[in-house]
Amino acid sequence: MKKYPHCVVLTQVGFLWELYFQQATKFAPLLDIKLRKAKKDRIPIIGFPVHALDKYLQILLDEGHSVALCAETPNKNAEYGDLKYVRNVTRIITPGTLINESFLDHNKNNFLLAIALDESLQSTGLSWIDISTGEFFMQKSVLAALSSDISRIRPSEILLSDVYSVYAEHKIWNYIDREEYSVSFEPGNTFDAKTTSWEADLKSEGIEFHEVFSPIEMKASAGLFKYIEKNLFGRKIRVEHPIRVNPEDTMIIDATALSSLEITASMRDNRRKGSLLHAIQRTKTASGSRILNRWLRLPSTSLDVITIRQDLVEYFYNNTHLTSDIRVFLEDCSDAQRMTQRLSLDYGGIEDYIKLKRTIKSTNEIEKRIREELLTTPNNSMETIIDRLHSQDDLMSKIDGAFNEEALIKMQEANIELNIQRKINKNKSFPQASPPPQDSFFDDKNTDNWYIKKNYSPALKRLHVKLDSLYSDKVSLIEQLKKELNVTKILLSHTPHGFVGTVSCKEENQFQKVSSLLPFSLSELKPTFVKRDRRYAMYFIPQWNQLGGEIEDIKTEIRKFENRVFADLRSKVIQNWNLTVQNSCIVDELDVTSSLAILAKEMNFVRPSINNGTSLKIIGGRHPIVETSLKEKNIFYSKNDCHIGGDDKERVWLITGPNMGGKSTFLRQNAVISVLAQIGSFVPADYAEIGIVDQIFSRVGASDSLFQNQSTFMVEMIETAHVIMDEVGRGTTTLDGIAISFASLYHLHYQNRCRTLFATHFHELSEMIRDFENAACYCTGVKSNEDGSFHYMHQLKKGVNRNSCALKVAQLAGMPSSVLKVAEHTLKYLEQQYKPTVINMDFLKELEIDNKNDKTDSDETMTEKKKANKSDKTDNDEKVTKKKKATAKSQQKLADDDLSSRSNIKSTASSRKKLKSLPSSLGIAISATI
Ligand SMILES: Nc1ncnc2c1ncn2[C@@H]1O[C@H](COP(=O)(O)OP(=O)(O)OP(=O)(O)O)[C@@H](O)[C@H]1O
Repeated sequence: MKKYPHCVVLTQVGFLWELYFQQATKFAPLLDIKLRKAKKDRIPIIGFPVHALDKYLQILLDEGHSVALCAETPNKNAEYGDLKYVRNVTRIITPGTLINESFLDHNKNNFLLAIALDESLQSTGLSWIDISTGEFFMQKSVLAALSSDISRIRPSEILLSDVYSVYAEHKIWNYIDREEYSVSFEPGNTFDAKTTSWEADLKSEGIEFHEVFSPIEMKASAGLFKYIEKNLFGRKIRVEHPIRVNPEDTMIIDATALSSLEITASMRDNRRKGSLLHAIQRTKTASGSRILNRWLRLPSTSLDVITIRQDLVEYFYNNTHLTSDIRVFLEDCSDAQRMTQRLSLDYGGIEDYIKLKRTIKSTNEIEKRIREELLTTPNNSMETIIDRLHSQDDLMSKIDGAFNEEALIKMQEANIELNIQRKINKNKSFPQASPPPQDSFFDDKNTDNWYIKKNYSPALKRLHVKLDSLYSDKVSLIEQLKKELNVTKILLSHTPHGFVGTVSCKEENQFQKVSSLLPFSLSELKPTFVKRDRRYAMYFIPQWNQLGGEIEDIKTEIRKFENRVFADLRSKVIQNWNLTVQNSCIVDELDVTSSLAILAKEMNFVRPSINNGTSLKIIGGRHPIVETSLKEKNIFYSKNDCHIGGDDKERVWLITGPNMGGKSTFLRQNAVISVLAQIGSFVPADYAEIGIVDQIFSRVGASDSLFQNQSTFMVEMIETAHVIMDEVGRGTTTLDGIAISFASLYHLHYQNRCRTLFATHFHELSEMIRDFENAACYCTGVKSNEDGSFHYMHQLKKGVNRNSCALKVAQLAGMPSSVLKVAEHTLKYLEQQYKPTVINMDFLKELEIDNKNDKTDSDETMTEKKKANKSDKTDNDEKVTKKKKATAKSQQKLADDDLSSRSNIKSTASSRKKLKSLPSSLGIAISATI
């Protein structure tokens, strides 16, 4: 505990894990374990069974603790009088260093992220890894983008140099939410290591680097690997070739947009249900789900990548028989990457080997079936991906030749039995005495569970023949003893007391007779009758002592043999690591694309046309989450068109309409359609043409949840009606709100020049932006029914809607009628007072905003970025550095431009293309205000 002061130390003592001293006292309530005191010295102790380790680990990790495991191992060099076991800390477990723990979520990556900071350039180096799979990434970014970078990676643990741990005022803490993320520290100098272990390992395997990583990225990776090495106590993890995440190649969705678009978690409760991921996921494999999750966080901006994925989706979409066959094969594919990592770290078992074998077999079936289809329906993209599969038949037949699958089934059945037994025992209020030995327990052939096939080799076969013959001798001995002792049943077994015979006696005199016939009885278990069902006694029997010893010797031989086969297969799996990872990535891609084809069929999606232009044309668009939730209630979804960007087209849409009118849904649906299109999916629309979007910034009401069918305002009104009067009409006063909204629109239009959808209740803005070229106003509305009720018109039409219908929504939400009456009255009065102002934009001249200058400035950044873009990735260091500087500069500028700190309406976007009327502007900005 002194050596690992930052850890909770768990010590293994036989079948228990224990905590001592102040840690026992401190954690007893959290772990809900009764504190006891050691008999001799009254030391506080708590403990739990070894099999319950994962349950308690999860509790400790969730509370942000690191755990040091002090495991018990046999003392191999023990001589007479020495301790039989030794205990050493063998691993430190933290949230980011999980390997085989049962609570590891299979649908998500478990990333450990190290961050290095260059104070002078304000740049960051990010290096992150999922130890359970070996996937490894690097990125260079800027400090201002750190919180967005972190939320896209969504690490389970963040690692920093310990210089920041004592420096609470450091600006890095503005970007890291310590409430949300578990943060650990490594000594600062480990980040400065000249060489990193991953580099050396990959080079030693002859893996070449195609990327040149910047010093700041290398620093982060040095800290990362030192930390892993330290926590795993030298165990070697397998690492993939690091992938550089280049902001240029992926759509940037900032932290708030990620959350407000509910990409992977709903805003209401931060859970998967209600998110886009939940609505579209049809994957069959755990690794496929992880890939889909990653694609959604980092949609591609490469036309080639998107087109290939779309081709695959379309192929599966058109060839339905093929798709259903592939989905059946996918069911037999297991998480090969996590399995191989477990096996290479020696945490795996027979189950992993057998699943790996089945995965290879299914991969072969998938390849065969697709090749068959390609003969009649050729397709380049599908052929290219299938050609990338490598044969692993050699590994498959090695595993097949060695492992006995029946042993696995037997093991699984025994585990189920054990768990049932544990549950029964847990529910018993008093601990029960162990029952008398059962027949089946001593049925040796059934009890033995050999993992390696008996005919694996002649040597192993000989050992098993010998064992079988000894078992026959045992049967004869039992028969002989039964006759001699005149009993119907005698069990010969190997217990902690040694080799013993157990006799069940029905009568006292029979027991006396047996006792006199046998040489001597066990001192501890003196043969006595235990009333009712406990009528048995144990004895030493010399013949059995001899035979039992011989049986144990042969069993030990077989076990040693099996261990050698395991070690041999393990090294084979390690040698095959790269092929397994490559094949598994291809299978994952087939899983995701076939699942997207199924989705497209189910939800009537179409293939969007993607290009490098700046137009976003969506005809008959829908929001997949809202549509699904409405369908469950048999409510019809009103489709909407959106056409912004491109030459001579409207670029800013100002959308007004009543509360609950569908403004936010419309904004989000267009962003979601762009995201879906750029992961390669079909989209919920009748037709879609999408100029690649490089960034999405979105601000939609805070506690809104689309799935719950409640609009921003509705949520606020419900809070008002039932709970608190907090933040209603949040943000600011009307005039402040209008000023900030206008400034934002002005900035978006003249500076960012990105495609913008802007929803607002400040209809005054429609007059104020009249002079903006390429800006247009659209609105949703309500229609009153004859009986005084009303219904929403969710379909957008051109124009401005000045009626927010807020009072109707408040009524629906259950606001007391007395309050509503006063509100209605007040509203009428205010409307009479209100005089629309004609705003002359000349007042802005006083500010001397020079759009031309801004334009040149922004163009300059972009020109630099474009220049940097040209630099070949493998080119010399100078070019790479320039590119990075340009990226950093443009990102910094974006961050500076972000109006987020000043209002609830903000938006910005970067640029990519050289169009005259829309200089390099690309991206969707979505804003909403109330
Ligand atoms: N196109 C549509 N078709 C059918 N129903 C829709 C459509 N758009 C939105 N809705 C329904 O209306 C509800 C409210 O939509 P939304 O939150 O987008 O309104 P809003 O105009 O942004 O409201 P507020 O101004 O109060 O924030 C949604 O939860 C959904 O049930």
